[in-house]
Amino acid sequence: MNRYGHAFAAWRAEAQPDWDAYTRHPFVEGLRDGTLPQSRFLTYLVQDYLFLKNFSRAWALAVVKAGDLDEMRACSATVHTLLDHEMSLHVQTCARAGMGPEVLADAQEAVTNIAYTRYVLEAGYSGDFLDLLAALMPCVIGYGEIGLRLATEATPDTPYREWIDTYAGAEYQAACVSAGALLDSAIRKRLGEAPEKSPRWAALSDRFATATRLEVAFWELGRE
Ligand SMILES: Cc1ncc(C[n+]2csc(CCO)c2C)c(N)n1
Repeated sequence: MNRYGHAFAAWRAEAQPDWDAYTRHPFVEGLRDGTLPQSRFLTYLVQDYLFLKNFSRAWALAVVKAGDLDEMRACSATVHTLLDHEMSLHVQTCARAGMGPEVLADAQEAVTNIAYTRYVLEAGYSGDFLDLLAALMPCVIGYGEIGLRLATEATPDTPYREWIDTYAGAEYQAACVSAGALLDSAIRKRLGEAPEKSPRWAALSDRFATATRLEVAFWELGRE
């Protein structure tokens, strides 16, 4: 168990090499020491804006797939945060770099971006609430872990301090803890107290690992 819960800790351990490739990717290290070129960061931000749009849809699908009101509330709060806070942060950062809303509106989705968001949505369409949550978790909690590490390890003058502070901040960390708790509670309700013994465990862990590999590819899309 870590700060983000039991299932997350178990799946993270099962996906360890991919997890490290995601959270310690050269792109992340470039944010940490400030060597990431601004042009690559902006390419990432525009793609991430498109990503979040589809990711909001995936959390909305989680409202549909949820089993009770508490699960519905948790997922619907995430939809709200994404649409009204997270995405506006991207819009503001792009505007400061001279890219207006028309740049975001006209941007073409990179194929790795399509692969990732459609994989997550498909997990929800063809699977149940747990399939969808397993595909959603690497994204949410991975950034929390990256933010916490970079908050202490980043060079003091990195130009990416605002990005780091967003994900290291108390508000985002609380969202990650809630997401981990939602996952553990959803698993307990459906698979019981020894979920690792469930015949579904391996497939769920595999979904988590696949989404983690898609995060690795996402860092690389500035190089496509
Ligand atoms: C590729 C990519 N992966 C993860 C995140 C982080 N993230 C995705 S959704 C969300 C809010 C809660 O679900 C956060 C912080 C991102 N922005 N882009």
